[in-house]
Amino acid sequence: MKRKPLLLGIISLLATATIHAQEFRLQPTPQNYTVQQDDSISIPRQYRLMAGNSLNNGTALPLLRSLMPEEAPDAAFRIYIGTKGDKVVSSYRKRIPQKSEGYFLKIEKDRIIIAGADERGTYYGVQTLAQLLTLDKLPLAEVADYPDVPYRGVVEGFYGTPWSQEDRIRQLDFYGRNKMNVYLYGPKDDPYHSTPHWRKPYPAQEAERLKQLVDRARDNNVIFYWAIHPGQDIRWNEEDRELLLQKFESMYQLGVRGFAVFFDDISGEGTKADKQAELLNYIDNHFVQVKKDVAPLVMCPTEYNKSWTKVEGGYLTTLGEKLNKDIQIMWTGNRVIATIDRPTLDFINPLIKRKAYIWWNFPVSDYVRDHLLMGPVYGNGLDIEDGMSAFVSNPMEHAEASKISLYSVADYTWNMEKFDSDTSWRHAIKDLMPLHAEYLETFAAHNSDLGKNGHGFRREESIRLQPALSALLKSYLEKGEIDETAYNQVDEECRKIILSADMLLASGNENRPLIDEIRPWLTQFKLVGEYGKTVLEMMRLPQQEKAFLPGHAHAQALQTLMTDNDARYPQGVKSGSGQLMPTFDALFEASTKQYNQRFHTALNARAVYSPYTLESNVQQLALLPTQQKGKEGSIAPSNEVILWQAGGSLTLSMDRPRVLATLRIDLGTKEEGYTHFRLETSLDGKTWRNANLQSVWKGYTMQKADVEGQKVLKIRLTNTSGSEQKVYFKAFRLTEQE
Ligand SMILES: CC1=[NH+][C@H]2[C@@H](O1)O[C@H](CO)[C@@H](O)[C@@H]2O
Repeated sequence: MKRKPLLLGIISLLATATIHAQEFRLQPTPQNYTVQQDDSISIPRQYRLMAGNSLNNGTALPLLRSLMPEEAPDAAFRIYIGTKGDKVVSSYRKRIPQKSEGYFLKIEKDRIIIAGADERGTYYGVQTLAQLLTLDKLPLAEVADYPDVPYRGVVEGFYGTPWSQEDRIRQLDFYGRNKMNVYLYGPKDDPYHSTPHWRKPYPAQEAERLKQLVDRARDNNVIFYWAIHPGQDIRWNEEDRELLLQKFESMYQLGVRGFAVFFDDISGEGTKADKQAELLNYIDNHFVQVKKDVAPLVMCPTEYNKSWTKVEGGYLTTLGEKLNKDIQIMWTGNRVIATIDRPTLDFINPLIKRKAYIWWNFPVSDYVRDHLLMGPVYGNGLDIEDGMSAFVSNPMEHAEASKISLYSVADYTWNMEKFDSDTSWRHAIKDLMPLHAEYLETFAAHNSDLGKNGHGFRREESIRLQPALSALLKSYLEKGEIDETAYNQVDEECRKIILSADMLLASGNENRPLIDEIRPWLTQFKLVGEYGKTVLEMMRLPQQEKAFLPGHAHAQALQTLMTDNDARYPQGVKSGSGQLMPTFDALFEASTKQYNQRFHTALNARAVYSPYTLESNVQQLALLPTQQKGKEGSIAPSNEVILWQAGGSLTLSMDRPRVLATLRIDLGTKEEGYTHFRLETSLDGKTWRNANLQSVWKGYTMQKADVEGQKVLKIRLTNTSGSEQKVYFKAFRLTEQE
């Protein structure tokens, strides 16, 4: 019957609207928000606008008009909008929070009032109204709101593929909606941001694209900071100083009104604090202060975290004493990757003599590129808003996927004490894919931990399923029994995993950019679900000589499929690595061992296997994971400057003697840098023989060792220079002979 689909359509619309109304929350959580429960008004079709002059060339009015298009001078319903001091909102002056970017919003029967402490505050009031307008009726609400942290947003400061133009446009709109007011452009792999071309202006096409971003940032009331990363090859002379200022001037001509200088991850001359301070003060005095319409200068220090700081060395105190007071100093916390708490700030603020500008290295994944970090934002103090001048997040190279965390960073930095990590995480997911939220939540819940990594930073994963996973494993390993309740929970979750992967892969245009980013992980996630189901079936069959075999073979096939990743992701693709895979692998091994004992067979009982083990007394190398793909083996690279102490060494051990074909090492240093190191191999771990290193090709920092055809059990690299060496750890890769 024709009418049925229409009826169904209306019902589903009403259902969605009802769910929306029930689940509705303002984002970020307002400081004060009251609603008259028993009353609301229909959204007016027409309205008469009474606007303060201060808004004439701002972005609050264009946004308001885009929300409520029908302006009519004789309309009964009125909207009063202005900034403190505008006559049009003078009678509400006392209701406006006396805080930067604060606003007062009130919805009455016949009018709406939006009064900001400043232009951006008024704009935020309109953003809040925009959210209320998504309800089918406008509540009679009153909002008095302001941000806890002055500067809130994102630093695109990661290694790897920089975000695309479309990524950045979507990001800037997202910041506007979520009341983030800062975007720092500083992608490490942009050659015009960093060495070698930081001195050169952008080519015309890139310049035009940056100008578009600057304009889009303005539309969203976001301060666009352009950062420069000159430290690796800067010379402390007038020529380089002028070239840097000319570059800033060229960016100013594109409309940039915020500037930053990053001195992170460099070594050599550029790391000197007094030289850095002299340059930054010069830029402040001769550029920032002269222009008058430029935000305070931001700098990232070389010693940007506590684990790399020797206070007595004086680097930070030199900056604290010498840098002009309005220059902001960034800080990542007690380690490169760390959550921020009161002790963190009590350490750094006195040294730099100002409130730290937090650079939070989450959800950045450039050191664990095989993982997605889709979990909740948690672990930062909820009582530290007064201890920082800013809190900006360094995200993943996957722009859309990063929005789960960024939504919560916006929530956390706007209203810290009311921040609830789990609620915010669930709403972030709904915001990203409202129609597929339950599937995206299943995916995100099991793709949050980083796996073993050089920074030792870990996250919770599969939280709700953990009790069932450990109960199932414990009863099976200790008593050879199946805990039926746990078994059924895990089985049901595997079904949901497979379903979620398929529903997201087939989700069409709801958020195609997101699905394009995470597709390899969705494919992997489905394999994890199938592997789990297969292993669960195996658990019931280790006493059945025939029936066990197909499951075992299928599980091995799935293991192979999970390691043969997409060639575009040479670092691999990991999913469910925190809880699901370790449990499924352990159950695979246990059931296969049971079978082998019962039937005196030798089925392969090893699920995952890495033949390589890394040991090192160099702190920044000790936790690096090793990888094996076929005949290739490697130690994961690091992006940082490694402080390699005299006599420090790194040893890669094999499970058994293996014949090498090639070994390549890249410490990011030229020829003479390698003279400080000795490379050795050993067949028994007792007697060692030198392996010479030579350049792979002229001028490149990669070296190859003459180990072809050598059977080795261990490879060792030692700093024999007698003093600390600062190098990078860009590559340590071997291949075995067929
Ligand atoms: C301040 C800082 N600089 C580096 C460092 O933190 O680690 C981040 C995570 O690897 C990396 O993305 C960033 O470029």
